[in-house]
Formats: sequence, structure tokens, C-alpha cells
Amino acid sequence: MTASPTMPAAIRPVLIENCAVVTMDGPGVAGAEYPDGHVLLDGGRIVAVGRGRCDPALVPADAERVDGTGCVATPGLINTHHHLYQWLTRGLAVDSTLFEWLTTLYPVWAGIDADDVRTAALGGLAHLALGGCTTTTDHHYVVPADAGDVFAAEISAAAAVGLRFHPTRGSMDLGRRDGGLPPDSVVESTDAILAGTADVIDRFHDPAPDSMCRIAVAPCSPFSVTSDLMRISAELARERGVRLHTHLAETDDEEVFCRERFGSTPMEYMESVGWVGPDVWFAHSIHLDDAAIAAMAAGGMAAAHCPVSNCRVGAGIARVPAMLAAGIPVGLGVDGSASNESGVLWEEMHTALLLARGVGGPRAMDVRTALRMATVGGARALGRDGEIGRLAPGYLADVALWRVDAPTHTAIDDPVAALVLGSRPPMAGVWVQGRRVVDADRVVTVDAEAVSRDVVAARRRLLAKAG
Ligand SMILES: Nc1nc2[nH]c(O)nc2c(=O)[nH]1
Repeated sequence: MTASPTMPAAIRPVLIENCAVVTMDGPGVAGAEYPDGHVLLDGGRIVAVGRGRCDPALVPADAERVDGTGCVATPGLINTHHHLYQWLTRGLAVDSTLFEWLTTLYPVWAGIDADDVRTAALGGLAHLALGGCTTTTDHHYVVPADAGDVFAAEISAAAAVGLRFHPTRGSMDLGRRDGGLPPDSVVESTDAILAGTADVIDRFHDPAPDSMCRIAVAPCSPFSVTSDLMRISAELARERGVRLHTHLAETDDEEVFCRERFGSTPMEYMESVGWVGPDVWFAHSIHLDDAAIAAMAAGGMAAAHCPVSNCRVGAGIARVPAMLAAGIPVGLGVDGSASNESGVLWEEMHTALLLARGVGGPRAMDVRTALRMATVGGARALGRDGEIGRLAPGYLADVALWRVDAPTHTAIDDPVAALVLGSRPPMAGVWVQGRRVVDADRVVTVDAEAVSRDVVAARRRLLAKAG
């Protein structure tokens, strides 16, 4: 690891007080909750959490005091699936199936370069922060030969915005001529992918417990990747001690593809290429029968549930209550911005609950389970339970402070019900590793207006290039 982004050395301690606190700190659904509590952050970690006022002996003299009156503090939300580069191509192919949408967009994405990737990442990450997200993945799988250093570009963007980052080295090596979905012009050779993946791990993966940047290996999907690449990627990830990620069971079209090409379901196929274990998390995981859910649970694989994107492309509704009942770790993901123009993780929590209840009735999912997926579930999917996703002493200082005292929320007594069932609350503050990223609905680390202007210009250039 030669170039991990680091946080500024000296960050003042922060005491958030007079707010409701939802810790998610127990093995159960929510853990301890305090209607009027405090959270003390120092040295990048949570030092104290509790009821009422913080013990004055614990509060450093130079601590910044944040009055959280009218707010609820939760662990920062964790986004387990994204394609940040798609921030430049939102609003295209809006009434298409996933395969139609992909085949429309692949040629546009083929023109992307490292500057575009940085610009898109700045836009998408700042937007995530505004929705209470403190850790995000990115699945970047379009890597044109002449694009420049796209992974350095997005990692520098995450360091600038200040989010904890889990970029995944995505890839495609199964072009149309070999029976895959993407055009041959956007796929890489298997050898280039493996060399490029090892290089990204060497340069950027930081396994430290307070890591701001961890890499995972992420060949794109069964219909865009050869079986050799799937298999060797798993071997490489395990040799290097990094996690594995891919799209799985997103659409009926994928199921047909797997049955025709491999003679198996998507899950059986992944098992056949070695993708079994608690180091694997699958995006979408919609079309899973009972056998596939049992296999996932037995193998320890996690799911990134992306309800808004799944509805946007009409892919289906994942069987989340069944997955949770089977013991599968389920996190939430916004998915790429071109299949979820909104890109706000709070919405995934809200939509996950509504969809689960729409299918399974009012007791199919409770509000604390929805928040738990967005926090603890995400931490488990990324292999970071024990580090992030809970408000407890020793955990990393990643906190979201939601304002629930506006007229939109005041009549709702339970702060978790207000947060999950109500409209999206304003963001009083977001801290990552103890550093303030959002203050009163404003990102304080980057100039969001300049970023928006750059996004518009980069999008225009990219679309013009595609003709
Ligand atoms: N929602 C998405 N599904 C995908 N499958 C695949 O191969 N690429 C994508 C993608 O970008 N979004």
C-alpha cells in the first residue's frame, strides 16, 4: 500500500449532545436507544455514548460542542453498491429493461476518462454525504485502455469529500463476439484485468482497522465476464486478503443467460466458480429461489439490496425478509446513478421497508430492521462489523445527525419511525472519522456548486463523444 488517502492529522474532539441517540450497538435489532443522549468523538473514534449529559471528566477542554436538540444521531449509513461514474449519464434509457439500458449506455461509458471519473465521483459522493452516508463502495467496471488512472481519480475524490471508501476493481472480458452482452470495444483482456486489479490492490488497499480505503475485486456480472476471470478473480482476492463483489440474480434475462450458457441458475454458477464464503457480497440478489437463499446463508455471502434501482429498471423485488430470516447479511445500496437518478441512501432504507411490506404485509419489516440494514448490515457486507455501523465506544467516529424537529417530523414520537417512515429529514451533521463532512445540509469539504458545474460540462463532453 503506497498511497492511501489520509485524514488531516489534528481534528478537534466533538461532543454531540441533547439529541436522541440510536446506537444499533447490540446483537438484536436496534441496541440501546436514548431519547436524550450524547456521543463523544475523539481521535477518529467514538469515546462515549449514553443517556443524558456526558461525564465532564471525559470531555477534552478543546472539544467542539454540537447542540443536537431536535435531532436523532445514528451510525453513518453504509452504501454497499454504487457505480459513481454513472453520475454523468443519469436520465438516459429511462423506460428500458436492464439489458436494453446497458446496451444503450455501454457505448457512452466507453468514452470515459480519469478526469470524468473524478468529477462524477465528487458529485455522487457529495450527494451521498448529504443523505447521511459515511462509507460507500464503488463498482467501477469500465476501464478504457486510454482512460488514465481511473482508480486514483475516484480515490482522490473520496479523500476530498471525506467519505470512507471501498472502491472495487470492476472488469468485463466477455464481449459480444464471445457471447457476452457488452460490445467488444468496452471489454478488457483477462490478463490486463488481472494485472490492473493486482496493481490497484498494491497501490491503494489499506487493511488497517481505521482504514479510509479498502479495495475489493469485482468482475462485473455473469453476462459480461468469462468463467475464467470469475474463477481467477476469486483466487486473486483470497491470495491478497481482499473481498469479492459482483452483480447477481438481478433480472430474468440474466437467469435465462445463465441457464443457456452454464446450464445452471446464477447462484449455482457462482458456486461453481468458487464464489462461496463470507468474503463475497452480491449486488441485487433478486431472483433467488429457496435453494439459492439457503446456499447464500450456508456460504456466508452477503447481499447489497438496491430497491430503488431495482424498481427503476423493473427488475423485480428482492426477497429481503426471507434472506434476513435465513441469516444472510443484507446491506443497502443506491446502485449506479444511471439506474437510480436519486442516489440517496436514506431512500433505500425507506423504500426497502415499503416494498417489504407491500409484498409481505405490515409486519414483514419493522423500522429498526430497515435502519439496521443501512448500518450494521452494510458493515457486515463490507467485512467491517466491529469498526463501523454502530455507535459504541471504540467504533470509528462515523455519525449522522438527522433533524427531526421540522413540522414534517415533529408529530412522530418514535425517532426511528420518524426517520424511516417520514420524508427525508434535513441533515444537521455528518462526521467521518470524527471529521465534519456535512453541516446543516451543506457539504463543507468540497465546493458543491463548482462540482455541479464540472459535472454538467463533463456530461456534455461525454455525450458528444458518443455522438
Ligand atoms: N443495475 C446495474 N446492473 C448491472 N449489471 C451490469 O453488468 N452492470 C450493471 C449496472 O451498471 N447497473
